[in-house]
Order: sequence, then structure tokens, then C-alpha cells
Amino acid sequence: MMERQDVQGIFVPLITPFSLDGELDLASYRNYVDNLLSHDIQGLVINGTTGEAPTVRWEEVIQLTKSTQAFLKSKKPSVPVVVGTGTNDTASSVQRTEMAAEIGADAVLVVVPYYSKPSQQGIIEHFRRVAQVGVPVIAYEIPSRTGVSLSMDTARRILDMNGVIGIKDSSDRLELVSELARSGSGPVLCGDDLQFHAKLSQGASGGMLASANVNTQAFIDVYHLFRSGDVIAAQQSFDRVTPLIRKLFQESNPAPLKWILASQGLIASDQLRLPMTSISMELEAELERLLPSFMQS
Ligand SMILES: O=C(O)C1=N[C@H](C(=O)O)C[C@H](O)C1
Repeated sequence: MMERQDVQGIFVPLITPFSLDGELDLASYRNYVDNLLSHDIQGLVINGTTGEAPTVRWEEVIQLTKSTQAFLKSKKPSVPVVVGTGTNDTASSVQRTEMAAEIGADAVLVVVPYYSKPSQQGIIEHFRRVAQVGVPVIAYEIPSRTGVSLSMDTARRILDMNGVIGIKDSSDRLELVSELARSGSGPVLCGDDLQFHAKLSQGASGGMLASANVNTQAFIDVYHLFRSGDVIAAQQSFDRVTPLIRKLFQESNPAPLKWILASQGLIASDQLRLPMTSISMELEAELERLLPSFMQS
């Protein structure tokens, strides 16, 4: 199981490949994960936003997790598997976390409960109940999707809980990272791709970045350059991947990402489950033109 000191470096939130009839495409999945494992990544994340958590059934999450674990065992057993178990219902989040524990997840990613707009007290209680299950929890702050933000005090109280090993911060606030780093709480992974370098500068311990599915090595290089103290070289390397990041988030993640992975032949199709749809023809034309430059950066 993961510990606090493991929450650093580059974590890759995985897509969930579907065949044209909308079913799980495990052959594509293995091919795509195999390619990622040629890089020195710190962890794989199943059933995050990038994995289309809202439309992937829990039985499928279990299937993906078992398949990933079996694959990692033969290829790279040291890479931890983080499973998204958070929903907007505390009881079902606890139940999913218990099931993730049963199948040997190394940690769980638990999103701030969305849609209901709970109070800060309700959010704290939600995390307390999930953390009590006993699998290490990475809390996932993404206010643009959940509709509610963690206050600084709530973030600190969640990080202080036994069983919580870190926060993934996909907000656009730099203060959350800087304040938590300053007060010795943490670790915090950046989950807002465009702010990766800025958040490293504020004390983030790494990133959980959808963009790291494409040009993975570039993100690993940014991280290592920064850690080695070469902040300028890290910034320059990061500047080279920002055009890619902008395009990946020009339409809702993971549609552009799936299109790129399908164009690279890593997955058979860019199929998504409704209400998510494939990218527009305009973006497709832009990506076709830009893809070669993205792969060199
Ligand atoms: O799936 C994730 O984890 C991520 N989701 C964010 C989003 O889609 O808004 C972006 C981040 O790169 C990782």
C-alpha cells in the first residue's frame, strides 16, 4: 500500500478504452498501458475523470484494476495502482473503497463529493468515513467539476486524518499548494495540467496529469529538472508542452486525449460513452496538424 512519501512524481490517470459498441476494450487497454510502462512513472490511476468515472460501471472498474494488477505483476510490480472510489454519496464511496481494499488497491482517489454542494463539515465527515476503511486515501479537489471548494482549513483537516496520504489539487488556486506546503501539511499533487510548473514552484510533490498520457517523458523530465534545482530548464521544458496541454483541454477531457491515443494506434478507437462525445472536426484538423510537434517537445 502507498504511504505519504510515495505521493510524488508523475502519476498517470488512465483512459478507459471502449470498442465501437461501447464495451470495455481490454486489448487496447493492455497495449496502451504497456506503452506507458516504458516510462519511469510513479503510479497509475484507474477510474479518475480521465477514465470517465461517471459512466464506467463499478464491475468494470474491478475488471480494469485486476487486469492492470496482473499486467504490472509481470512487467513492473513496483508501480502502484490508485483506484477512483469517490462518489457524491458517502455510503457508496465507503463501500467502493472497501471493495478496492479487497482487490488490493494501493490507494484510492476520492473526489470531493460533487453536485450536492455539501458543507465543509459534511465534506470532512465524508473523508473521515472513507479514510476509516484503511486503504490510503488521496483526496481529489476539482471545484470546476464538483461545484464546491475545499477551504484551507478543511484541506488541512483532511490531510491530518489517519489514512489520508495526500491531496490531488485540480483547482486553479496556487494558494492551496503554497499554504499546505508552508504549514508542512501535504503532499499535494498538481491535477491542473497547465499549472504543473507553477505548482511545483509552490511546493507540489508531483502531478497527476492527463497530459502525461501523451509525451509522458516530457512531464517526467520537467519533474526531475525541477527537483534537481534546475528551475529554469524545468520551465523551458514545460513551456514546450503547454501547446499540447491547451489542445487537450480545449474540449472536455478525455475526448481530445482519446483521439490522440487512437491516432497513435495505442487504442483502437476514440469512442466515449454518452453524454461525452468525440471531438469536433475543427479540433481534429488542428490536432492532425500539431501532433508531430507535440511528440517532439
Ligand atoms: O482524471 C484525472 O485524474 C484528471 N482529470 C482532470 C480533468 O479532467 O479535469 C485533469 C487532470 O489532468 C487529471
